[in-house]
Amino acid sequence: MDLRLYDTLTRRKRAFTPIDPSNVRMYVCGPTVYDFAHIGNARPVIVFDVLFRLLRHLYGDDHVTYARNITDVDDKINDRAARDFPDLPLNEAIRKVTEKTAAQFQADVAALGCLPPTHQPRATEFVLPRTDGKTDMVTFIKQLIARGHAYEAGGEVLFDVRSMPDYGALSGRRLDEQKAGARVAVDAHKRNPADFVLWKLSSENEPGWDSPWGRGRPGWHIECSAMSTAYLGDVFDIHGGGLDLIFPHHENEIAQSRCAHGTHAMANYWMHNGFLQVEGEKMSKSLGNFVTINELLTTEKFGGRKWPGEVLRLNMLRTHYRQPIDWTIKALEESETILRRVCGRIKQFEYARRGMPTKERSVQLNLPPEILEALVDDLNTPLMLSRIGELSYDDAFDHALLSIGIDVLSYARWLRSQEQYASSNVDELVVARLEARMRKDFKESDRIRDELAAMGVVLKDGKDADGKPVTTWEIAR
Ligand SMILES: Nc1ncnc2c1ncn2[C@@H]1O[C@H](COP(=O)(O)OP(=O)(O)OP(=O)(O)O)[C@@H](O)[C@H]1O
Ligand SMILES: [Zn+2]
Repeated sequence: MDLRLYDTLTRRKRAFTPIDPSNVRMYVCGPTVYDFAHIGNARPVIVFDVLFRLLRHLYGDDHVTYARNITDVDDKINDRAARDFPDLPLNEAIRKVTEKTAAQFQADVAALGCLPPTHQPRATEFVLPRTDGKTDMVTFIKQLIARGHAYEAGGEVLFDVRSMPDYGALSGRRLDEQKAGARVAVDAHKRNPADFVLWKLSSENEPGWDSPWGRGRPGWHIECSAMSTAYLGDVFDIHGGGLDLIFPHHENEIAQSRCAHGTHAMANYWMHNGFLQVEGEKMSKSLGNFVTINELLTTEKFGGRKWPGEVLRLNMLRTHYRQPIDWTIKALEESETILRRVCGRIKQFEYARRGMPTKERSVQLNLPPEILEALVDDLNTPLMLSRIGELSYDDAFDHALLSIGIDVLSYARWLRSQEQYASSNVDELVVARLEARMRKDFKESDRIRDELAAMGVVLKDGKDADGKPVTTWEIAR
């Protein structure tokens, strides 16, 4: 089945042909690690995890390389380090901030059911030439200067946008339309107002590395060009990120990589997810309208309760990745109901399978064509979900959901967590409720029933052969 992806650069949906099907290569811009990631930041992580899983399904698990960087050099990090650890030397303070934040990010996105990428390089490890010879930023910048695409001025090394005739193709901004002083600050030392920083000098209390241009630090865009080259080569298949990265970040990555390598492309498909919004506005740290992934998972800040990672993930995938999503409590509640209903059915089928002869049980279950068809059409997850809803309660339905190999909706994780509470907590609560009923404490027995209902557990009261009351339970469908 042919994969088709919307490409921002050519502005159309195109059939996907990898450069090398035995090694399909994808790069996605990762987090700047100075603070908790908000749920808007989780959108590209989830969307490109779906694509990673799909590519692994289509080309084989060992034939996809996915690199996502960690930006651990940035002025926001320096400010945070100075604020949070004023008594430590700056380098140590920076290390504390970035290590803690990066670990938190990994834990948060794992709870959202995302696989770790193949490589997660940290920018600070790619500033200076490396012993393993992988591409680094200083060598990259030297190459740009040598090829006549960059120059040193005013304590900076700048990329010369005029040296690239088709600069601006991704965002559709032509250089002659970019008025000086409009959005780009005009610095006297720049040949063109749109020239951007590759390297800048650091003061004593800023992090810095010794380079041919003095002790300084890299600009943001250069790190992605260097690290994508290091792991994926000069030209690779897919490059992704959120819409806000198209300009200037991705535009400038393209300029750097193509000019350093002398190629016609940096990546063959450019994919961008739409914004996650709150009341029609982009969720963003600067606007202060954000809720972190961690708050949703572990606190009652949003809607007065915690939300399982699988519910957050499903909620994200109910909207097509290029459309805006409004993040609301109501949508999360609906997503939880959908997840419960579907997983209740898978669970029943799983129990039935346990009773099957081993031979039948081990039959490889494939993703049904109607599900795969939706996914390969530019990751149409809403269509996939509506098709899952339409499948009748028969083997086809169960096969669809048991295709854990791809597990776009993180069912496997959800079911595992359900199994865990099923074996311990639920049985205890059921017994406690029965005891409360026996002593006619109906207030308590109702309370426990409601608690179980909130966990998606439905009770059935009956009598055993001797006429004694018994309660059985199942996961709500
Ligand atoms: N509201 C959002 N919806 C979807 N994607 C987003 C949103 N906000 C950020 N992203 C994406 O998250 C990734 C990390 O971005 P970045 O680290 O620049 O975020 P940020 O600086 O924290 O954003 P902001 O300051 O605007 O909140 C990028 O791919 C970016 O496009
Ligand atoms: Zn990037």
